[in-house]
Amino acid sequence: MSNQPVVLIENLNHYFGQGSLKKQALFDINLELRRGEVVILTGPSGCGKTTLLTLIGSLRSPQEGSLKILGREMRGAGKKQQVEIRRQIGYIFQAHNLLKCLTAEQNVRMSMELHNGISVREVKAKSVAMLEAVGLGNRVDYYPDNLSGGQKQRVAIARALVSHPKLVLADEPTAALDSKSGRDVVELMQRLAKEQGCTILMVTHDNRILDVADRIVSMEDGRLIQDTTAALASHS
Ligand SMILES: Nc1ncnc2c1ncn2[C@@H]1O[C@H](COP(=O)(O)OP(=O)(O)OP(=O)(O)O)[C@@H](O)[C@H]1O
Repeated sequence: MSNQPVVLIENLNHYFGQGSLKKQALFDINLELRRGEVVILTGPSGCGKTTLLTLIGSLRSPQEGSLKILGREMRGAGKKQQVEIRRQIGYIFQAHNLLKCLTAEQNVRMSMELHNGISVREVKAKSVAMLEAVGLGNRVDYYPDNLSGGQKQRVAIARALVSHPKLVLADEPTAALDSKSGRDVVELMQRLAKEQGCTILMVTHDNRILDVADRIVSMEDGRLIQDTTAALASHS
């Protein structure tokens, strides 16, 4: 069970539009993500990275081929199964998507209230502990407007990781940050992922952070063109 890949994609194709407007966005994707790996997905604008990320995140339905998340086939899965899988995934997006009317702690707590069986007090304690882990123990009661870009992104990381997901998907998590804050944010993600044993798949154009990855997967025109372990990449 523990050797089962977190994500297993086989011969995946994806199309947008219909009839004469139908356009293929992904071509024969094969990809396996293993437990605890930090994988960076890179490639030029429009090559299909976000499409692939949203398919893996169960935010759209696979049309052709096979996509298994945590051992479960998502092609043909119903809404209920999609929602169940989404609960096991942490999402971090470029625009952090914090709710302005909630404090840092409430934003983090919100993601956990979807899960049953824990008391409010427990949920609150976990949120505060997670904010401490991302270095925001002294900003727990701050509203997003009073936090810097890097701090907001760290709240988003705390929110994504607080329920210990097995998989974290991040779309350009450093895009809105200066290089120092961007670096801090990805190093933090990498450290927490290693501590929690979760897999991270991160889309980025930011060449300065490629070294945090265990593997770099490159896409072009809807196809995976390269899959390199970071150790090999640094020698090439
Ligand atoms: N909802 C949609 N309807 C039609 N075409 C789409 C849709 N979403 C994406 N596409 C097309 O699919 C292709 C892949 O887009 P995608 O957003 O996955 O690329 P990307 O690599 O994430 O780009 P970027 O780095 O600019 O975000 C593009 O040609 C895009 O125009």
